[in-house]
Amino acid sequence: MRTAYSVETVRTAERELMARLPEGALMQRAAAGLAAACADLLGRVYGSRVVLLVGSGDNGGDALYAGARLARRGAGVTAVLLNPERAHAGGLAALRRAGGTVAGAGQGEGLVARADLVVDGIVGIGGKGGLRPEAVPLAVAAERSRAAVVAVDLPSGVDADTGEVRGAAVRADLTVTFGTHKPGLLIDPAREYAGSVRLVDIGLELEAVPPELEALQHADVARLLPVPGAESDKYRRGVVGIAAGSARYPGAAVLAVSGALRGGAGAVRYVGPAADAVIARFPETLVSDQGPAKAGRVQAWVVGPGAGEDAATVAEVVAADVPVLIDADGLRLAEPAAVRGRTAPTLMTPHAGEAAALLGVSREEVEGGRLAAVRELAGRYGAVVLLKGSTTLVASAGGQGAVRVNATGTSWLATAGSGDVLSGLAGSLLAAGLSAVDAGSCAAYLHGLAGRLTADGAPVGAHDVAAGVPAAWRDVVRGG
Ligand SMILES: NC(=O)C1=CN([C@@H]2O[C@H](COP(=O)(O)OP(=O)(O)OC[C@H]3O[C@@H](n4cnc5c(N)ncnc54)[C@H](OP(=O)(O)O)[C@@H]3O)[C@@H](O)[C@H]2O)[C@@H](O)CC1
Ligand SMILES: Nc1ncnc2c1ncn2[C@@H]1O[C@H](COP(=O)(O)OP(=O)(O)O)[C@@H](O)[C@H]1O
Ligand SMILES: [K+]
Repeated sequence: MRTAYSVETVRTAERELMARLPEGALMQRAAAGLAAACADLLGRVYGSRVVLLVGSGDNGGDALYAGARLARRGAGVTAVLLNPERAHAGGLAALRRAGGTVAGAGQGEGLVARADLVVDGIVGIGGKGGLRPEAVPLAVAAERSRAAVVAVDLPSGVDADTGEVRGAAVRADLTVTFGTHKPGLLIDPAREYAGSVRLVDIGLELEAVPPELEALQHADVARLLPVPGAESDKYRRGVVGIAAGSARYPGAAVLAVSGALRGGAGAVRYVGPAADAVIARFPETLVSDQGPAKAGRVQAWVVGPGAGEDAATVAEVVAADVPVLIDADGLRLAEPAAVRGRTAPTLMTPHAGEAAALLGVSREEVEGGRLAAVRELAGRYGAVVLLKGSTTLVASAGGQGAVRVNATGTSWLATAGSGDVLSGLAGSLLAAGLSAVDAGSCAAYLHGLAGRLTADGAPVGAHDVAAGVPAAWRDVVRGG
């Protein structure tokens, strides 16, 4: 499991560790890891042109000490100081001793344009608000330059705790982060600014503290996925009910069933007006001409994909005493009080637009502040909420505790109907006995990986993603 901790938690752990170590030791650990990462990226350090963008805090100190290490290995290192009086004094002295030079912010853009490597030490976890105006031209120049850009701890200008980006921020190829991932490094839009992320262990002890974010890895998902035992039969494996589709959107039913058939349940039961289309594509589906309450026993329901205006079916499913996944039209049609009143687990799976409608805010607001939005929805509905999009987040019922973040996806998944596949897949895992948080986060993991493996750099349709789930599952259980 990969974890990310809030700035407040990092600061506390940092204070405890610093009290036990000689002064400056932590910064030296950070700078050593940063310099090693820069050297790896450069390939040849000797003779390379390195420009350090140095703000007024310890983030700039890290950059200066790392710059000194690179200068000792023969790089030509210039520090651009945004605030010369307040630049880290020890770091500046070390850089000068190693033969590095110093320039004012006015020369920064030209230097950046000619650099091989730019090290962004403008601001780290001490940052407040977006990048300040004096730093913006440097961020723009770094983006235009052919130089590789390495961010120190975080890309300057992004919010460490939320992943929000207000205005300009540095776009890095690599972020070297210290002690632990910060939430912003795993959540879009900030994640996109971070490039790839390298974690440097500086000895922070965080195991006893609850993280802000958790990201499942292959081994975690492999442990959670259901495997039929010798005595299993289709009913013991779990039956998932799909109440989806309408005369107008029969395809949503077919796609939700296609996901459900690959999710580990022993049988898929379908209720709704698209039975003919479902059977034509998937003859193994158990179809019923009754409503959900009379369709036969299931261990979990999925309701909503392509449901149109069928509020009665949504209400019937919401009233069921088994785990229920509510998606798409179902999110709009479900009575909030009925959802809050449920005692069996509920998993809601909105995309940003649907989440915005439920919260009464704009889509941009949800996309800009995903973590707050998913927690708020989970709190309001007392349900597990999976917020889809470029980074998928899963919050526990009530919105407290660690939020799961999924990073396996690819933007090729932004294709009509891929959300329907996800809802079937997650519903099937619910029916197989996973908790709503595990079902949602494992489904997002498999769905993202299936999208990545199937697309492999080319466009795919939602049905391709469903067909790719078994390969993703095998990849996960075989350890990648
Ligand atoms: N945690 C750890 O264990 C370790 C942490 N380490 C390192 O320390 C870093 C944290 O250092 P930090 O606390 O000095 O804060 P930092 O990020 O440099 O920023 C504060 C300065 O930036 C300024 N500033 C603020 N907002 C700004 C903006 N939007 N745009 C521009 N400037 C802005 C602000 O100015 P002021 O508000 O005072 O005018 C202040 O001077 C951390 O990220 C890591 O790199 C490692 O060395 C070792 C282990
Ligand atoms: N840019 C992206 N990067 C990664 N995954 C994405 C991206 N855009 C969408 N997805 C994923 O694709 C799926 C789209 O679901 P949804 O928006 O409900 O589409 P639809 O309603 O057409 O089925 C979700 O699983 C979502 O997380
Ligand atoms: K930085």
